[in-house]
Amino acid sequence: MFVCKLVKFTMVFNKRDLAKAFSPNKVKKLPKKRISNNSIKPSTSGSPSLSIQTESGSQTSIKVIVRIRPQNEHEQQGNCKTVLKIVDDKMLIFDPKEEENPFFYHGVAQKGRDLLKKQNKELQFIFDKIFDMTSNNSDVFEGSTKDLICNLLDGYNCSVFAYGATGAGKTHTMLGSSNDPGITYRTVAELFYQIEQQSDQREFNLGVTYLEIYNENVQDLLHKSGPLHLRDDGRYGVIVAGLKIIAIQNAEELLTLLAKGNKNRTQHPTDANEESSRSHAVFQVYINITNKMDGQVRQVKLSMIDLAGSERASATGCKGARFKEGANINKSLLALGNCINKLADGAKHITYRDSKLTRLLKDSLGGNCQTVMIANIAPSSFSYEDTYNTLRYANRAKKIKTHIKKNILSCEMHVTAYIKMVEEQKKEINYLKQKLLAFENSSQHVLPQVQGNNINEEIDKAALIDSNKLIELLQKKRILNEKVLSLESADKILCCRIQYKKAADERLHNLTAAVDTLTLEEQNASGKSRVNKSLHYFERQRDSLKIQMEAAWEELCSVETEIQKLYAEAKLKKLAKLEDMFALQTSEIENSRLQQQYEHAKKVNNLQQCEIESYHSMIKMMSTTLQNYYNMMRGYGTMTDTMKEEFKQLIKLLEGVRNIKWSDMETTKHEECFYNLTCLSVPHLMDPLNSKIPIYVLQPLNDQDALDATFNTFCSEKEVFDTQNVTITLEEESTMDCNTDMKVIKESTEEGQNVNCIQEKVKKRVLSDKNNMNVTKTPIKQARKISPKCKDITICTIGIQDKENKKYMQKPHVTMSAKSITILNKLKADKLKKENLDINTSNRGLKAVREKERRRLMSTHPYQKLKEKQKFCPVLPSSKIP
Ligand SMILES: Nc1ncnc2c1ncn2[C@@H]1O[C@H](COP(=O)(O)OP(=O)(O)OP(=O)(O)O)[C@@H](O)[C@H]1O
Repeated sequence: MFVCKLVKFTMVFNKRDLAKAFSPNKVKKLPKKRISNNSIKPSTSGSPSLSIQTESGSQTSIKVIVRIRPQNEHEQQGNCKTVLKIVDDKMLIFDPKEEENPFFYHGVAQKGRDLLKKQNKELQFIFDKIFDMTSNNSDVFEGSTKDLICNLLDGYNCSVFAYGATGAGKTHTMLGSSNDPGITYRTVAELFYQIEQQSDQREFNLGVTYLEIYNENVQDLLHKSGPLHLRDDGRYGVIVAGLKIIAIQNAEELLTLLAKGNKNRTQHPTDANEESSRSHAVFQVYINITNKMDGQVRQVKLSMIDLAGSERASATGCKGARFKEGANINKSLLALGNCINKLADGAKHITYRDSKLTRLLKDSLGGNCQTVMIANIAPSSFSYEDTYNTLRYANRAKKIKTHIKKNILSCEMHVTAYIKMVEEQKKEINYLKQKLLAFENSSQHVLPQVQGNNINEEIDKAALIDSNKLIELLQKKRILNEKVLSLESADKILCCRIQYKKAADERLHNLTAAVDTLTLEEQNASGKSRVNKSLHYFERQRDSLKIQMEAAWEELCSVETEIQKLYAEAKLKKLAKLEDMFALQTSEIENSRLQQQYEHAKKVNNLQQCEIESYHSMIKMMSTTLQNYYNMMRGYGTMTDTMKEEFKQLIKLLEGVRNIKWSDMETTKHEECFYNLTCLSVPHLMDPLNSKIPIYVLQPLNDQDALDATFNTFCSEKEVFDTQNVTITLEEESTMDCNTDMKVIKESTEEGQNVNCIQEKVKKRVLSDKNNMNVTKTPIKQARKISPKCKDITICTIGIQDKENKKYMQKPHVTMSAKSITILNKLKADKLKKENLDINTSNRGLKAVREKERRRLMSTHPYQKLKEKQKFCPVLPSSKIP
């Protein structure tokens, strides 16, 4: 009973549903034409383009290929006629019109046709490629899947499937025989060939799976497993849960697995085919492609599907289990036919879930995949219906469009991946270096043979030893160069830090000295002692660097001497190759030097950026504090004109007004200093024998040191202590007050006082006054610009009377402001007190200055003005500076 029902059920599929799936109203019948061999031209209309677009996110059609198998024995014996006429490699005619034999009646050819004879369909089909009976698997591979490999390795998913009725030659096309391997074998072989070609730039990881759908059950053909389940995955599409991917290294492994899978595949003989495949087989190759240069990863999949053939129970003669198999095969093919029809019509909802086959082929048919369909057909009238259905099926499939895009996983790798990559590249670099060295050595071996006619063997051997030694020495030189430069860089960085620390120390000193309420302990706690500690630490570090540097420099010089000696000898022997090698090594050394220079400049720059940032925050805070003090003083009426002027100057500075810098001015000391700190002694290392050891002499940063340096430059010890010979003169435009002050000093020196002490203090004061320390190179105009109100005076050492010391007469000048002179005056007065001298004379000048200043202050004192107006309105500390 059950079998009967099943028969009925399956018959419905075979006859009606299959016919429905390819119903004539869905396939446009081509207008019948009288077609002859000559009249038919390959038509391009309606023919899908052969070239597959490879741009990411582009649309492409399924490539449809038709393969016609030769007639088998059974067909030949049955004397079946052919129902196919191949026009060219793209066009065929199904059921072509036969040549008419005219019907004669009473010796006259009749016009009407033979009504007893069935009319021919004469359907014209155009496909991407048609392979006739004479084609072998190699031809099919060349015309179908060979082009797919490039696209696959470019990052696109690809699939190829063979469709056709039972016995039409699907398995023959896909798997083939040992004499004529199928396209699966050929595609895989080509894939491995192309992988081999690209292995320099990319890394490939391959894995394969092989499964069959038998009676609507999915089974792993490479491992014994029960029925597997299909799952929908958001990222990978439909996946088979529990299907094992086997990693493979080469084509042989893959073919072994393929053979193993084929053995496990369900095959049974039927009337139509002695080795009929009773299941759909899906062979998939997964490839992970990693670009060695940028680490980009692509994950692609190649699917090769050998479908079971649609069958008519009458043709196959299947009963029982075979019949049930046939019914399931037809059911899944029917679902496939429906999907193809809907996809070709552009329907939105595609019924992939109707069968496991369509679920698995979802990607190949309507997803992100480049697909090739091979429609296998038999030529004889015996398979008339099957061939007709297959051709219509294939014709519909041409219309299916798939959206393809490259499967690029991610360019962003985990940091460990980068580390691994760098390590691998390092290894490769080392390997290549060794290879290069070996090559260079071997070229030296070859050298004696080339010049064997001219130089005797002993000389050759000596030359070879020399060249090896020279290479060794050059490598040593390179290492020493790197060491010297890294020591120099460390030393210069320390110098930078010392300078910044000293500047900080000076700032602290000025500030804590100004706060007279601070005790010595408090001053120390304020950071001064910490700064000093750091300075000592830096100095100790510099000392140790200097020792290392001296040792390295000495070694470098001895290596350089040896190199030059050997190179001169090689030149004499005219060893051209040796010279080339020398040039190569030297350029490498130069490269590494420049690299180090670049790294050092970056470090110094970073350090300077940090310092600038800290200055910014300092200035910001100081301005706030200063603003509060300004408001308070103004409110209490204690603000003097000079202070106001100073505030204005400060605001100008904050506004970004800069001093004029003349184009012909030389770079300032600070710029020079920074330049020296930023640059390493790269040029020195080119010729270390004639260069100084690159130990940096730290330039004095603060004014105290600068003045000391200046004084020490132009004053001999004798001059410093020979107070009789030191005079201080005024420049022509100096103010009256300053003139008086200077006269006092002059007088006191003339009186034979020891001004050494005063001179020292002058030095200190002058340099704490930042505007005034200018060597004679600075134009006077500029000095005025900086300090417009202060008329500068110049201290010159032109008063040296001793004739023997006349050489010291033309010494550079040091200019200082009137304010400095005022303080100098005060210092002088203190000194005089100590020496128990009559200070009345000197105080007279001092008093005059003070009195004048007091009067000026009183006249401009805001409190004074307020008194006049009888009005007082204190300004709140929070208000802004006007
Ligand atoms: N192009 C061809 N040249 C020579 N022989 C062929 C060709 N195609 C098919 N054959 C032969 O025809 C027979 C049936 O072919 P094959 O098994 O490949 O059919 P099939 O479509 O896979 O059938 P099924 O769906 O039942 O598995 C085989 O013996 C095969 O060797």
